[in-house]
Amino acid sequence: MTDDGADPELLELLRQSLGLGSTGADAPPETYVLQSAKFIYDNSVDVAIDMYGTRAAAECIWSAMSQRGYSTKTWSEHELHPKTRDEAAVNFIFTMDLLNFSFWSMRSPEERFAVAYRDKKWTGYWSLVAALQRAVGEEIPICTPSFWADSEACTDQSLRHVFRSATEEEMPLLQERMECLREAGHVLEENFDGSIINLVKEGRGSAARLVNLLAEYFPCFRDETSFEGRKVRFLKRAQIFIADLWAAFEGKSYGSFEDIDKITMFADYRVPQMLHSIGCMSYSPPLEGHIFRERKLESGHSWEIQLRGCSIWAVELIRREISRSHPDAYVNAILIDFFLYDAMKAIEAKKEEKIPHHRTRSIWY
Ligand SMILES: Nc1nc2c(c(CN[C@H]3C=C[C@H](O)[C@@H]3O)cn2[C@@H]2O[C@H](COP(=O)(O)O)[C@@H](O)[C@H]2O)c(=O)[nH]1
Repeated sequence: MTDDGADPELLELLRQSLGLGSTGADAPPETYVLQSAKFIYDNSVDVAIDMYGTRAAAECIWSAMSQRGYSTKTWSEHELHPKTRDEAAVNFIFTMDLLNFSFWSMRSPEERFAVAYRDKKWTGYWSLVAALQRAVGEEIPICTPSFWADSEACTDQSLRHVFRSATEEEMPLLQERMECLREAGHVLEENFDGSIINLVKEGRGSAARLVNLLAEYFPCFRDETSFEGRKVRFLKRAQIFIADLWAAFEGKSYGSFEDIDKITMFADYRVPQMLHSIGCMSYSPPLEGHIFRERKLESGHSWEIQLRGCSIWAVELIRREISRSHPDAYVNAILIDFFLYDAMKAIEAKKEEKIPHHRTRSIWY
């Protein structure tokens, strides 16, 4: 969708028929995620963005980010994130974002799925990172595509060991995670000589091109659906993969992307919760009731699509507001998103959540 909502395929056809030529193989392409978000926002009736709340939040966020010195460096400061800037880090980040979805649990904090690593029990997103770090420490080739594609070596049993829990609850969607690994292993073997580095290089320094490559070649990254009769794209894990590379490598080497600012907020279940808590988004009474009662929300439901699309658009409005009120500021949707996610996790740790996050079970986020 372009800003006016035109369909990209139609636009390309028009360009060619008018002899305007296509956008050209070398021009950085569009992912159409932001256009999708605008279309969803324009057609949402159960989720609204509060302009005053967004303006106020922008000022608070910018002020807090400035005081904290929030930057790409913050990414590597996390205890479990890779500290090296080499191919092993690229492989780790790809594996992590291949599986970076759906950690929430209906169990109590004590009973929910957790990974024991470095004398701590890790939950949520960090349970995944801890499981991968633990496997690397046990010299299991968990970040190696040829292992994923080797049905003899990469058995269900071996993967259950990697993702073993410190509680009675097993990792959510464990079977789907195994399928994602095996699918990715075969796709990489068949199209990129089994190399994640080759895949990244195919992006030729464009974030959008690499996002589109992931969506094109890997069904498990193809996070898109239809809303009000139109195709809409979120591409959350494809985008966060690029963002994690950019942050981990501080914009250099494998993290260097000329169009990194085309990456949007990552439509997950944490940041919408934060956007509502800080007054940027509000919900219709039926949707708000559904969320407060912690009812499941089916993947692809209109409410779910509105939550995801409006979250992306709300972060875009926050970004624009910061740029307007602080012209010298360098900020993009990635840093705002990372900041909001970390802030939400801090609130959760203090058990001060104002509203639950929505409960959708899917491999998309
Ligand atoms: N939008 C957005 N979604 C994010 C993250 C991250 C972690 N990113 C790290 C990298 C840099 C940052 O500083 C973070 O430290 C995970 N998620 C998503 O949240 C959900 C997990 O939630 P919970 O179960 O509570 O841990 C799940 O859908 C997961 O995919 C983020 O940053 N942004």
